[in-house]
Amino acid sequence: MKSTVIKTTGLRKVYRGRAAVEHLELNIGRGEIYGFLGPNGAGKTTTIRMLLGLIKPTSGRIEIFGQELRKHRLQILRKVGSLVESPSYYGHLNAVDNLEAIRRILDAPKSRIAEVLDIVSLTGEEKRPVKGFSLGMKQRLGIAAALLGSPELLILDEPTNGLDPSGIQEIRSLIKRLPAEHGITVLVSSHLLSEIEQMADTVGIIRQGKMVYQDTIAHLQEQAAGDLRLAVSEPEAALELAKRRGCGGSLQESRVILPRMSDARVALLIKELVENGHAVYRVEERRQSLEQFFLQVVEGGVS
Ligand SMILES: Nc1ncnc2c1ncn2[C@@H]1O[C@H](COP(=O)(O)OP(=O)(O)OP(=O)(O)O)[C@@H](O)[C@H]1O
Repeated sequence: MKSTVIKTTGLRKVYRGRAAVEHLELNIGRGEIYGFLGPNGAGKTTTIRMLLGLIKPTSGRIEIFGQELRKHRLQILRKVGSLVESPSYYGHLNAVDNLEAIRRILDAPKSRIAEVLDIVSLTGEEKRPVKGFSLGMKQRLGIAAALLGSPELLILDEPTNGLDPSGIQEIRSLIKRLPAEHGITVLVSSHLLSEIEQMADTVGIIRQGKMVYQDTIAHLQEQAAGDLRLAVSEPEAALELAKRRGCGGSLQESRVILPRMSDARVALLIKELVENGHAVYRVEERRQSLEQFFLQVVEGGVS
C-alpha cells in the first residue's frame, strides 16, 4: 500500500471570526499528483500556507511524512519544495546565478543547478538575464528553485495562473514527469477542473473551506461521465442492437446516444457492432458533463 505523505485531521483556520478552512481532512499518498481544486476564495492558499508552516492552524493536526508538523517543522520542511505566489528572482541575473543564491542557503551540491535546469527544460537558456524570460519560463525557474533541495514533496499554488496555453502545457508536462522520474509527490492547486483533470491522479475539491469531494480522477470521471455518442454507418440498426443488449439509447442527428455505462460494456458493444458489419467512426463522451458535475459539487449539489 502507498504510504501517506500528507494527512490533515480536523484542520481549521479562522480569520476574524470567519472560518477560511474548516475540518479539512487531506489524504495524499506517496508518488501521487494531488489536484487541490476549488473556486477563488475557497481556502486553497490558506491550506497550503498551513502545510508549509507559514501560518498556524487555529486547530487540527497536520502530519507530513508521518510526523506532526508542529513538532518536527524544520526536519519536515527540509524535504518539501514549494512555489506559492509568483517566484521572486533578480531580473538582471541569469538563471544560474539566481539559483546559485538559493543553492547556497540550502547548501545543496553545485551540480544540482544543472540537474534542476534540465528537469524544467531551461538548459540552454541559463545564461540569459531572467528579466527577458517569458512568464512561463519564470514560473519554470521558480519550480527549479523549489527543486534545488531535492524535495520529496512539491507544493505548487496555482502554478499556471496567468500563463498562455503553451506555458500551461509546459508546466503540466513538467509536473506529470515528477513522480515517475524523480520520485516526487506533488500537491498542485488550481481553480480549473480541466487543468487538474489532465495532470492529477487524485482530486480534492474544496468549497467555502470544506472538502466536498476527494477521490481519484478516474472515479470522478466515472461518476461524472455523461452520455456516449456513437457515429456509425447504420445508426438505426446499431441502436436496435444496443437495445437488444439492454443498453437503451436513442437517436439524435444520426448519432446513437447511449446512457452512461462501464468501459467493459462499451468495449463489448463496440466489438459486437463491428462483428455485425457496422463501421464505428467515432465514440464520444459528452465532456461538458464533467464541468457540470464540478459546478454541482462546488455549488453544493453533490457531496
Ligand atoms: N490574512 C487573511 N486575513 C483575513 N482573511 C483572509 C486572509 N487570508 C485569506 N483570507 C480569507 O480566507 C478565505 C480563503 O482564502 P484563500 O486565499 O485561502 O482562498 P483560495 O482558495 O486560495 O482562493 P484564490 O484562488 O482566490 O487565492 C477568503 O475568504 C479570504 O478572503
